Amino acid sequence: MTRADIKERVDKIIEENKVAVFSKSYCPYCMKAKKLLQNNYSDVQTTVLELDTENDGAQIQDYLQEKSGQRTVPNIFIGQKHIGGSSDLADLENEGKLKALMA
Ligand SMILES: N[C@@H](CCC(=O)N[C@@H](CS)C(=O)NCC(=O)O)C(=O)O
Repeated sequence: MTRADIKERVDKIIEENKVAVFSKSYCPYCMKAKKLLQNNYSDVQTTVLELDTENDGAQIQDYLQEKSGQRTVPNIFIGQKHIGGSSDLADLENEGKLKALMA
């Protein structure tokens, strides 16, 4: 896949879903974030892409770094806005701010 293809694919995932989580299946921070979303916001349209099971996972991670300035996973977008990682998501929830972002 070319960089343009990668960009189109990633941007489309972010655009078409309320919540987009770029994850790795073995990553404990990713598991924590996915669990929070599943437990508290299972009704919100969410897509998870496991980069370690994707042929183009490394290129997707490169593009995410370019787009968001963040290389680590999970890399989370809500309502097309870059939220950050697992601790950022948990902070928003603990501060009572996540619900409004999910609406
Ligand atoms: N503070 C971050 C930590 C995330 C983190 O360290 N993720 C690891 C995987 S568990 C990572 O992205 N490592 C680099 C990589 O997989 O390329 C968060 O809360 O999301």
